[in-house]
Amino acid sequence: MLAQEFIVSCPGKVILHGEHAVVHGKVALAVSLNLRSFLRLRCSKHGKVLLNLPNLGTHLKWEVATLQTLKTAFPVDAGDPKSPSPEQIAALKEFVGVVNGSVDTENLAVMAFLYLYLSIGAKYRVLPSLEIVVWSELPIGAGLGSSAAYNVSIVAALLTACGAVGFPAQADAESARWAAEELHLINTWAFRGEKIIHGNPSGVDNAVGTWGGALRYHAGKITSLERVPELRILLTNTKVPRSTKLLVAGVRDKILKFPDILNPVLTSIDAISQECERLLKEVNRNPSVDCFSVLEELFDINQHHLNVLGVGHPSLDRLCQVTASHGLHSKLTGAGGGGCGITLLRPDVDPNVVEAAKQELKACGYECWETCIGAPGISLHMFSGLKEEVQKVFQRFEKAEH
Ligand SMILES: Nc1ncnc2c1ncn2[C@@H]1O[C@H](COP(=O)(O)OP(=O)(O)OP(=O)(O)O)[C@@H](O)[C@H]1O
Ligand SMILES: C[C@@](O)(CCO)CC(=O)[O-]
Ligand SMILES: [Mg+2]
Repeated sequence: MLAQEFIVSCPGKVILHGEHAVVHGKVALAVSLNLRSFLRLRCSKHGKVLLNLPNLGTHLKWEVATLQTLKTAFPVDAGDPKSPSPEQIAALKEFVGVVNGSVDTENLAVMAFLYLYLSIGAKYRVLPSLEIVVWSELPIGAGLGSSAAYNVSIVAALLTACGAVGFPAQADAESARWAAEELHLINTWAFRGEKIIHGNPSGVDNAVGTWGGALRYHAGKITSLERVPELRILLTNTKVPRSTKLLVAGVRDKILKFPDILNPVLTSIDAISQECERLLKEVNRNPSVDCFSVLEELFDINQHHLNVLGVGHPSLDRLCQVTASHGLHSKLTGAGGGGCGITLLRPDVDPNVVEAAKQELKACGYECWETCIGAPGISLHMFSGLKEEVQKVFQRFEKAEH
């Protein structure tokens, strides 16, 4: 029997090397973050679907019967489409009221949810009546994989509610994970949701959200990096908003315009990822090897390359300059154009240096925090298994809802 209520959580990610190049078939190295998105699903009998997205201030309610009017675009015998079709996107845009032009943050989130609800519903022949709340600790649209955490959470919850994946047996523990083949199914559907939000995603973000840990991602092939040596990272959010979809499209246009100039840059980024992977393996084998000077240089070179691809931003230049003035090395992470940057911290870095850099970054109006990497991927929790601060957040929504 399915639980009537459960919570899933999914980590955000940091790309060490390979963002953008990975969309064009190059290697990326990415790690999960200790910041997560949480989704609470409640099954109900009221014949409605409620979608509550407190990070966006969005509260929506539909009759299941109203959603069924979209069934021409989501026929039950459609097989297993790999991508949202142009007809489905057009039907969803019309349904949420997008006329022409670009789709805003809220409509992207709603379209991704409806796409997944209707496609998974068509595939498993059930459109359940339910209430969903998605709340994230991650900054939204800042390069830390919030869209992937959103899509992976929705998919895991819907597939569990439909019975397409099992209810993890050890669900009474603090958290539980699905079996490998179920995670594969979750990842496959989440990638389709990412296509609604990103246009042309590589799949690296949803892979990290699903599997967690540290991954090498290359043309859809996911390999675990096993242990990553003590990597300390300072994350800085410039708070400059940007859209991954537009940045990815901009890079594609630039490559089409200047193939001979930009393809070698992608090849060089690929070599950086591979060199970084080699160094991380070497440190794993022999922790006394000092690879940090080279890792720092790789950060610097890649940041220059990303600027050449056109995904830099003055706020990121400032971040790099400030940290460099303290002897630290940074690069953007994710799609760039603002959003977040990462700064590599050597294991022996003087804490006063880190503190001074943080203060100066904060004085620029940025937010920064030290992170732990390698958190577990998509997990299922019962309410009592959630950390207290997250329980409180859900309790607050509950009060606001009534
Ligand atoms: N908690 C959430 N609630 C509602 N919508 C969300 C949430 N998290 C992400 N989204 C959706 O994802 C979009 C942001 O995705 P986008 O890919 O642009 O940024 P990102 O995933 O944070 O960064 P990157 O892809 O560079 O890692 C938002 O516009 C919104 O539609
Ligand atoms: C910019 C990009 O490479 C990473 C976004 O986190 C896009 C993608 O891989 O889908
Ligand atoms: Mg994203």
